[in-house]
Amino acid sequence: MNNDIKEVLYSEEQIDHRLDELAGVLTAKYQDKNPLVVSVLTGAMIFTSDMLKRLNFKLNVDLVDVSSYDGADSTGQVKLVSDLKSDVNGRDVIIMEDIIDTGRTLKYLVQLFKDRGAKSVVTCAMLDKPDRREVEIEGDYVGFTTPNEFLVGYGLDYNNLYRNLPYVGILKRAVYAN
Ligand SMILES: O=P(O)(O)OC[C@H]1O[C@H](OP(=O)(O)OP(=O)(O)O)[C@H](O)[C@@H]1O
Ligand code: HPA
Repeated sequence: MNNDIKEVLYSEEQIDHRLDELAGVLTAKYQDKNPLVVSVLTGAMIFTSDMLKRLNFKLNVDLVDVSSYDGADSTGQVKLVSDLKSDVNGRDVIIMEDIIDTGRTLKYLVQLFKDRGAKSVVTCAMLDKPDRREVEIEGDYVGFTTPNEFLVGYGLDYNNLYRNLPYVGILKRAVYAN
């Protein structure tokens, strides 16, 4: 385990198992549809690619890059860094997120895609940290409900580090508190 990690919260095996379950539910729901799967960069990259291999229905993929954190702190401002290539008008959209924390990122994206005329927008998040919620939004499909700790690994970062850890871990407070 990386020295900066206090505890492994979800192991590779636990994540694999939960992704099988989540993908099964989505596959049943979207069997006769052709949704656009939108991955929210950068954090959701690993979750999305691991889920995509398990989703057994016709789909398209696109990427959106939004950012709102400075280190471990939410700036409160969601910035659209890079937009989709696709038109979401009339489409069923599945947003893939790594984590719902304050909820601002997901709320912003759901509203953006609805404003652009999406037929439906659902959210699929690997992690949900409900104790930190600041705006009203719920994940439609959630992998794990987490404690109120700063998490890294499996795509999640602190200052763009630790994304490559194969598990989700709790970052030692000493690393980010000063
Ligand atoms: O619910 P919220 O408080 O909005 O937090 C969740 C968002 O924060 C992180 O992204 P970040 O802005 O750090 O960008 P990144 O994905 O590039 O790391 C994470 O990947 C989510 O997208
Ligand atoms: O716990 C977290 N870890 C990494 N990035 C995040 N963005 C929101 N919450 C988190």
